[in-house]
Amino acid sequence: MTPFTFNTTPSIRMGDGLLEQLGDMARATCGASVLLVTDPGMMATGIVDRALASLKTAGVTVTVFADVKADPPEVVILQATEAAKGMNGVIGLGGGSSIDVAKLAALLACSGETLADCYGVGMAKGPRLPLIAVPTTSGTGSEVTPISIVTTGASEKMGVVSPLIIPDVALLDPELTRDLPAHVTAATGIDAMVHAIESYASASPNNNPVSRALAVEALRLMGGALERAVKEPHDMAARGDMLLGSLLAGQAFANSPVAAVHALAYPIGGHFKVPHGLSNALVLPHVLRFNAVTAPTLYAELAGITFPDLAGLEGQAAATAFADALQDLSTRCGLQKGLRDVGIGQDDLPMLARDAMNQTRLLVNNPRPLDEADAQAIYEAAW
Ligand SMILES: NC(=O)c1ccc[n+]([C@@H]2O[C@H](COP(=O)([O-])OP(=O)(O)OC[C@H]3O[C@@H](n4cnc5c(N)ncnc54)[C@H](O)[C@@H]3O)[C@@H](O)[C@H]2O)c1
Ligand SMILES: [Fe+2]
Repeated sequence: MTPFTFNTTPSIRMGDGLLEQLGDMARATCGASVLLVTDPGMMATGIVDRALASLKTAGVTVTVFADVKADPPEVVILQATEAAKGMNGVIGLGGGSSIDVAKLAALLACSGETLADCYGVGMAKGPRLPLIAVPTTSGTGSEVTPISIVTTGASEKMGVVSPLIIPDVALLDPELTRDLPAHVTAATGIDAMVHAIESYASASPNNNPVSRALAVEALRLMGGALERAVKEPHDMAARGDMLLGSLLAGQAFANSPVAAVHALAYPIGGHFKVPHGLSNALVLPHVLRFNAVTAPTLYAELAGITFPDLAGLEGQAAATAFADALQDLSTRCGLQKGLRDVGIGQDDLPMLARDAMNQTRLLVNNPRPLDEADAQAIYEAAW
C-alpha cells in the first residue's frame, strides 16, 4: 500500500443545540479566559449572544473580536492577534472567515511569529493557544483543516498551511445554520461539494483511501441535501446533512488537497469580491470538463453517488453529465451563471488567468496539467 498521512481535529462533537455546551468545552479546552472571534453579520444573528451566555454560565471570561471581514485581509489577523494576547484560548464562531482568523490569532499570539513567517506549507513553528472552531456555514470545513486563507495586498490570496492550526475541538450544531440566507447556503454548499470532488480526484501524492471514503460520503449527503437546504431552510435533516457533509469534505481535502477549481476561483474572489463559494461555482463545471479528458473514471465514480439519476452512466458520458448536473444544481440554487453576471469583463480574463498561475500550491494537485492559456480558455467558457 502507498504510505499516507491523515490528520484531523482530535475532538469532533455534533448535535442539535450543542452550542449550549460551548462554555463547558471552552473551560475544559482553553481555561478561564477566551477570545471569541466572529464577524458583524454573526453579531446580528443572536448566535453570538447564545455563545456568550453559555460561556458566562461556565465561568469563562470572554473578549469578543467581531471585526472579521469576509476573505480576511492581513490587518484583521493582526488586530485579532493583539486581542488574543494574554488569553487562555481562542474560539472561532462563524463561517470560514471567522474560523480562519481565529486559527491565526491563536498561533501568532502565542508563538510570536509574524504572518509573513507562516505563509506556505509547513512554515509555522508554534506553539499556539488552545483553539475551538464552531462553524455556522456548511462550507469551508475550516474546523478540521490545517489551512487559513488570508487576502494580502489588494487582492491576492495566500495560505498558511500547517497541522499546527488544526483546531483542538470542532463543535457542530446544525441549528446554527437554520437561518443562513439562501445565497450563503448555496454558495458555501457548492464550496463544500467542490472540496470533496477535488479531493477525490487530487493528483497529490497524499491522495489516500481515508480521504476518498470521506469525500464519497460527503457527496452522497450533500448531493441530496443542498437544494432542500436552500429551498426549505428549516428542513433540519437537510441542514444536518450539509453540515456533516462539509465536515467530511473538509477532512478529505485537508489530507488530499484541492486543485484547479480553487486555483481559478481565488483570483475571482480577490479582485471582484465574489464570495468564495460562488467563485468556485462559476468555474466548477468548466474545470471539470477540462479535467474530464484525463480523469473521466474518477468523475464517473462520483456522478452516480452525488446524483443517483446518473448511476447508469459510465466513462466520459458520466463525467460530462456530472459537470452538467453540478451546473444545473448551482442554477436551481439561485447562483449566478457566468462571470459576466458578477461584474467581470471579458478583458479582465487574461489578468485572472495570469493570477491563477500563482496558485502553484493548488495547481500541482490538478489531475490534468493546466497552463495560463488553459486557464484563459476556462475563464472564457465560464464568462
Ligand atoms: N480554512 C480553510 O480550510 C478554508 C477552506 C476554504 C475556504 N476558506 C476561506 O473561508 C472564507 C469563506 O468562508 P465562508 O464561505 O464560510 O463565509 P464567511 O465566513 O465569509 O461568511 C459569509 C457571510 O455569512 C454570514 N454568516 C455566517 N454564518 C451565518 C449564519 N449562521 N447565519 C447568518 N449569517 C451567517 C457571515 O456573517 C458573513 O457575512 C474565505 O476567506 C475562504 O478563502 C478557508
Ligand atoms: Fe473552498
